Amino acid sequence: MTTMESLIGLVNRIQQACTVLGDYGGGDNTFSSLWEALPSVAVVGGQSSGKSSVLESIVGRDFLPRGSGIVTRRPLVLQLHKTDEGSQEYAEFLHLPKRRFTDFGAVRNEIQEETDRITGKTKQISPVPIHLSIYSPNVVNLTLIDLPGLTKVAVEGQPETIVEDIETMVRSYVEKPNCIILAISPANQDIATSDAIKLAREVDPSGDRTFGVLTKLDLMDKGTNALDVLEGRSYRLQHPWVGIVNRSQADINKNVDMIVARRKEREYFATSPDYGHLASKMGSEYLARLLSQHLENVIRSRIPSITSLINKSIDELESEMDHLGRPIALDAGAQLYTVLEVCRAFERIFKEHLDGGRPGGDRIYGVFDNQLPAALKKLPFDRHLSLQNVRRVVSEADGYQPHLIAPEQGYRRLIEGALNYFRGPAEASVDAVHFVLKELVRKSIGETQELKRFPTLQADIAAAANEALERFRDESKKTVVRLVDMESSYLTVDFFRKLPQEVDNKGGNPQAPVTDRYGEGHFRRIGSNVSSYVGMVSDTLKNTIPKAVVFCQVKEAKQSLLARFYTQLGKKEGKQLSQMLDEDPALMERRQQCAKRLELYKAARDEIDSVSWTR
Ligand SMILES: Nc1nc2c(ncn2[C@@H]2O[C@H](COP(=O)(O)OP(=O)(O)OP(=O)(O)O)[C@@H](O)[C@H]2O)c(=O)[nH]1
Repeated sequence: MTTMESLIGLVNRIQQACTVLGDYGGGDNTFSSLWEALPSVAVVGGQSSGKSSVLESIVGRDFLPRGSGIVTRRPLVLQLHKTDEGSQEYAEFLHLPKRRFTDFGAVRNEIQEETDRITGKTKQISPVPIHLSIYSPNVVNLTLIDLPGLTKVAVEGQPETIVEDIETMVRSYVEKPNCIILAISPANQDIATSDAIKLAREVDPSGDRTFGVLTKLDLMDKGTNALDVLEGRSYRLQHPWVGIVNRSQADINKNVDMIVARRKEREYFATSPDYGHLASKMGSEYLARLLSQHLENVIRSRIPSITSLINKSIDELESEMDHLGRPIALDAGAQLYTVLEVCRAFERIFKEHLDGGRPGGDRIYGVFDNQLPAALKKLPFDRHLSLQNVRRVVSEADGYQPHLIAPEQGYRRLIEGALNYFRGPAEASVDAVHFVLKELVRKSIGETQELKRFPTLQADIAAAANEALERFRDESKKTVVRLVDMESSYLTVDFFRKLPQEVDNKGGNPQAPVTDRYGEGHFRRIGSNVSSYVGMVSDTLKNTIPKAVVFCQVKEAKQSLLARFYTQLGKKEGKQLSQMLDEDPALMERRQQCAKRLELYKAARDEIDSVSWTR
């Protein structure tokens, strides 16, 4: 069977884990809060309403700081654990796990000091809770959260905004649907003006989760009583009101023992002419039992929804962690492995762009199929082989003595001059393909999911790939220029062997006067012969330039884009590798938060599982 202790203790343990991992009410969180899903009892009351007295009475000990001004400046999560009769009472703080406090005066000091540790001496308030566990035979199992008292004016050096700040913080607790509100109001004040009831009415209008507590019944004017409130006529709540008589200031000054005070309170109700009929349902001990029972019931009813929240959150966090990438190991071997994995992922994507599957590779074919032929077509051969130019080149080549039979030198010069023009389109093809490849590198880097988290490695890979592409471009340029140079270094003899016959076939007359040899027709013929030779070379280069470009650039990029990078990588030390895997700090932070959260939810799931086993 699930015991009361195991259920309330379960929530205690989960709450502690929440605080350790930074999930607490009022905290600024981007995650769904587990804390908020846990049922808790928050104690709310105006200044001097008797809040501290009620808590101390429930515990049966003096342990809360007292003083003027706002003393409670951080939420105090007070976890009460009932121990066996006769065992020693002690207290423990979550922030001092190894220290057992048996002196409750020291507990009071520690609360004060721990409050100042976060808020400084500025008297500011902070939402970070202090967790205090009290183990005692005189308590019931119960967890209460003591919040700063609602106040109307700031006093002695407290910031002006404190009134509003306190209300905001208290509200952030009590507005959560899983919060049980313990609203403390003094009986010697009109209930309609009670700060606690005002706030409770706002956040819980149906009064479903509000427990009304009326203190200072003994201080009411003679002849008046609080029966209208206690019997629910003044302000109706779903749960019955509980009347309390705490120690008076005089009792406190006299150090009246809490256990004695409890007894006095019992006697007060038992002998009261006004409240005698309600005696069994009044007093701080009854209040503690009532709350404990209620809290346990609420927790029991919420366990299934808490479990499903936990499971859902674990799933979400795990998928987010997958998306963010798992943390990188610290040893050099694992880091090298990670770098290589990421590089391979990049290379895979880059190859897909070239081979098909991803767009972009087709633009290389576009260079060969459109740009290169168009550029070849545009070369200014018309101008180069104009009658005027042919005449000039041939004459200049002949020197002082014109050629006798065929202008060999003239032909050579004209052809060489024409072939030189091919360098331009050849180099332009190399550049065009280079830019396509560069663009594909850029795209592939963007598309490599694994790289997203490593901006440094991203830059390193981009630099290495671009450096490699530059090398391939240089090599490719040398090769295509060489192709062009090869064409000029040895002309196709066959072509010229056929020429005289062609001239004859076209009706050349051997008997024609010699002067005709140097006439217009002669030079036009030379121009047209050179033009058809150049056309033949152009056709050849149209085929061989793409082959050279693919061989030197595309194939190399596919095979060894990162080859040099890999060689350098092998020489790197652990420190350099971890610099490469230097992640975006925002991402690291998010992963850390997710990991912490995941740890919390898993711990909570284990806690719940362990309770279910005892059922
Ligand atoms: N006679 C009598 N005095 C009470 C009762 N409850 C509280 N007091 C006195 O009222 C004063 C304020 O009580 P606290 O318990 O300190 O009230 P609080 O709401 O915690 O006050 P702050 O922490 O200052 O906001 C103290 O002097 C208490 O002795 C009560 O039921 N009867």
